[in-house]
Amino acid sequence: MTMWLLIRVSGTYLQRLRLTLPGRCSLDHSMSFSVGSRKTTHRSRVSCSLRSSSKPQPWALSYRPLFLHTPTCTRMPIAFAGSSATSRATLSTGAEKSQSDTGIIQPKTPVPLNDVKRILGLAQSEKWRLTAAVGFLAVSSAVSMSAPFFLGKVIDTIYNSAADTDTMTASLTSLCITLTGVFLCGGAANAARVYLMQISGQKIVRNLRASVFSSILTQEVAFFDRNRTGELINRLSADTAIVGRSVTDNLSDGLRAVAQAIAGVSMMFYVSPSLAGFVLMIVPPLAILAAGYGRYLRSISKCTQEALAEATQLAEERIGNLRTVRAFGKELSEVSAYTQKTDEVLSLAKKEAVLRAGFFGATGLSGNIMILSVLYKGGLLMASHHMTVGELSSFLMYTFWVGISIAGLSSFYSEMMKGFGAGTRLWELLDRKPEFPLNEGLVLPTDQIRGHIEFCDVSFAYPTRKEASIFKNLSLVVPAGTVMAVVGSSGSGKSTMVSLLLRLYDTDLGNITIDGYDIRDLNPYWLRSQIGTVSQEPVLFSTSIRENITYGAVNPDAVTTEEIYRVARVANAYEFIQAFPNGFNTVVGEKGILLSGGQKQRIAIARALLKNPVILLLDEATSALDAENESLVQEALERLMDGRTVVIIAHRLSTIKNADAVAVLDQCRVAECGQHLELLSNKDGLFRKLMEKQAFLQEEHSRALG
Ligand SMILES: Nc1ncnc2c1ncn2[C@@H]1O[C@H](COP(=O)(O)OP(=O)(O)OP(=O)(O)O)[C@@H](O)[C@H]1O
Repeated sequence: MTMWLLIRVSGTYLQRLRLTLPGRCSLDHSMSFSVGSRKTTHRSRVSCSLRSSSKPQPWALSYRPLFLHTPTCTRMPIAFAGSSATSRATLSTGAEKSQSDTGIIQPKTPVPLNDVKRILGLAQSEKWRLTAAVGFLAVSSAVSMSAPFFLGKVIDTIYNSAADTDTMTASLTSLCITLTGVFLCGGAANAARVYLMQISGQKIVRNLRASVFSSILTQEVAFFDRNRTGELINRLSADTAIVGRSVTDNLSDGLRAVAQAIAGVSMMFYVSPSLAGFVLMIVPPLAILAAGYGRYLRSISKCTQEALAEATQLAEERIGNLRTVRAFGKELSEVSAYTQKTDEVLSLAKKEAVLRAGFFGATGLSGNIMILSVLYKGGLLMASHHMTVGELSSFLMYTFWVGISIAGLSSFYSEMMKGFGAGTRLWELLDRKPEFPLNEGLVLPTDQIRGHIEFCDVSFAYPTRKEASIFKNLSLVVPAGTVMAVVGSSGSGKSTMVSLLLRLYDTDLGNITIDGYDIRDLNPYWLRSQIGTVSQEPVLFSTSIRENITYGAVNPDAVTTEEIYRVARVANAYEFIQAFPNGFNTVVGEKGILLSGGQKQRIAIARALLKNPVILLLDEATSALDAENESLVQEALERLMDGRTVVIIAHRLSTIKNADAVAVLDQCRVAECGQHLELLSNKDGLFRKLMEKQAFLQEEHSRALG
């Protein structure tokens, strides 16, 4: 018996472990679990013993993290193997399963030093602009920090020469003119810094997005079976923006805060060492508070991003399939499902709000206490003539500056922690190597390719469902230039054969060859360029018809208009395309929504014609069409099939009469293979049974229609 378990959440501090059992399943004895120490909990083992009297079903096991540390939100199917009614298993969570085992992106515990290096490494491409920005930052900070000193001088000038109006006016005027000039320089330097930082930030985000997008697109297809699209898109859009902001704005604000805090403290010691020593006693507790706050914020941020990704995934899927949602009248329930997901984000935001409120309340209070202390102690120093009124004013201003800088530092710290959280999610994606590279391997001279296909003893199970074999020792030969129809009941693996031939997945055992070459030795790009596909639901992109047709060409820009018209005519598409007001420039809408099924297919056929492949895979190409469309598409297909090796996957057995051979899939292998009539003549044969079943169903259908 094989059972499956879905692990929902694993976390560092386990608070609760809940197992939801399907009907008629019981727990053998109470479940035990052990959790390692703080550092090693990602290796923690959860053991349980289960008894099932029913068929295997997905069991949900959920952990609740005690607090917010490294909560990972992944689903991981775990197989229970056993032959009796009771199965025992030890489950490992988190990082113990390597990426190659599961393919699921497992969030790692961030290693701050590495993350710091990687995040800073992103700034490498913009080093000159950023260096200039740091230069301007130094100028503007120097101006800001000198201001209290000179303002103190102004106050002393006013105070000391109060009796002599002329002297005071002259001194005041010259001081104010000088200060205005200095402030102007500071303002200009600050503007330059902001501009340069913005430009660099956008460029870094652009580069990062390109790398992440490229990493996503080059992953093997099985990766997308395991990872959710919405989650990947969230990484591509939101996480890259957060990381980009960390390297530029946050870093520059942080540098400024550090520079100003150091300069401010130095100036405080310069103005009055005793007062400075007294005031700065408050800094260490503040720093400890800031460190703790930043740590918690990082955890919350990572959780928020994950919760947001789930909500995005749901929204994207439902909006993309709005017609289905509408047809079932599920708008309200979908809104409530989405709200539930965003509630998770909200509850995390509440935790963040509590943290922020506590932290900013504490820092505000500390700041005010600092000011009060300065006034109190400074007043005493003034009374004993150890300080002038200007010095006390300067000192107060520096105290403000230092307070603001420390507050800036803590928000810098929290933003950087957010950046590390987002960065960790990006590195996982960027570091992931696809199972096989897209552009390595043999490239054969095109004129030598004949298109002889062989499946030799192929065994295969989808990586996400390793327990369910799709093929076991399947063998099939499709001689070059012939048409092979593949039939079989639903779920027998017809489409899977196409996926294997395109090398979207690798076989577990056995091999597939084209002209004697194992497809694993061939360059995947090249291999796919030799294979054309037309499916029941051809995918068109939201661009013009012209671009959708030229998508099939290696170099779309080199395709001439005459060539496009030619393939459109052969595909019976020219007339209807020209009937649109914008002709070939008509934009077809998302997934080609503005076109009918038959029109989409004829465009897909034109695209395949332009590709001029040696091998053609037709997956249920005409099954969804009405009679008129079908004859147009069929005619176009026949022209496309001419002179190529063709594999047709067909449900309607009447459409494959002209195939050179028919292969019938059953129970993970080719049960029958031969010519149409030959297979029909075998009374006990599977093909004959399928034909009879289909004929019977058709008769029933016609009778029902009257
Ligand atoms: N990406 C996938 N991951 C896991 N299992 C899959 C995946 N795609 C298909 N399967 C499973 O593989 C089996 C064969 O599917 P396949 O689509 O090849 O069948 P088919 O013969 O083309 O079916 P139909 O005629 O209904 O289109 C099915 O049981 C299906 O559930």
